[in-house]
Amino acid sequence: MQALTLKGEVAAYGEVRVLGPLSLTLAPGEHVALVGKSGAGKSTLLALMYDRWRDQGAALMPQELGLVPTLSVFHNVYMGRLDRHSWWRNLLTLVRPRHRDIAAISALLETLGIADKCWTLCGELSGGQRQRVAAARSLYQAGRVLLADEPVSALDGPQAAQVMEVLVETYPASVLAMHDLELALRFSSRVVGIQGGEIAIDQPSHRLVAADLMSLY
Ligand SMILES: Nc1ncnc2c1ncn2[C@@H]1O[C@H](COP(=O)(O)OP(=O)(O)OP(=O)(O)O)[C@@H](O)[C@H]1O
Repeated sequence: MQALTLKGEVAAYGEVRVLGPLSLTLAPGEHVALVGKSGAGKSTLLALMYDRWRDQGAALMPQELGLVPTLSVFHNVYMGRLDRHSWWRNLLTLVRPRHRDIAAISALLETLGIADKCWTLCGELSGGQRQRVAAARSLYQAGRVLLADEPVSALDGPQAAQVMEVLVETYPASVLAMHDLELALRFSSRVVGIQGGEIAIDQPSHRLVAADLMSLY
């Protein structure tokens, strides 16, 4: 993977600028934790990254997850690769999924601890289960860099750590917006702290402890 860059980028809602100007380079193999208080601009920055990097293999796991409640877990995860198949194959999968796809998706669900939910409708899942389905869809998409907005916020401690581990081990690079600072430091190689729409901290994770990030809040 080549480095991905943002240069002098700004983002505004109407007339109000909420981000930037901001420059940032994501090197191959880097796993960035994006931290900062609510409203600092993390989601806006992730959306900007996705807009600029989607053609270079970026996958987005948004805060609101974007699952279809009336479709099964299997079909929601399958959607991670919709654009790689022909329309007729996608249509056929809706009615009669292929064994190979079922096996691949079941294996992913297994690593995330929800294998038993493969054929449950997403609308019938708990918040934490839905979040793991969205994680499975991002993993199935298998992009070059994962951009995720609070990917484990609905999970308890051990589950959150398990999902974080799978995400950063599977994706070659990532930028994950996180509120849990201990988890952020544990599963990242670099921390970018956002304050008032600007980068206030940019450090390797091993040089930081959670207390160093409190100035952002
Ligand atoms: N659709 C919108 N219209 C207008 N302003 C918005 C919109 N979305 C976000 N903002 C503003 O942009 C700023 C940055 O919001 P953003 O959602 O990026 O913050 P965040 O750091 O992701 O917050 P959180 O941790 O609560 O998700 C905030 O001041 C917010 O009020």
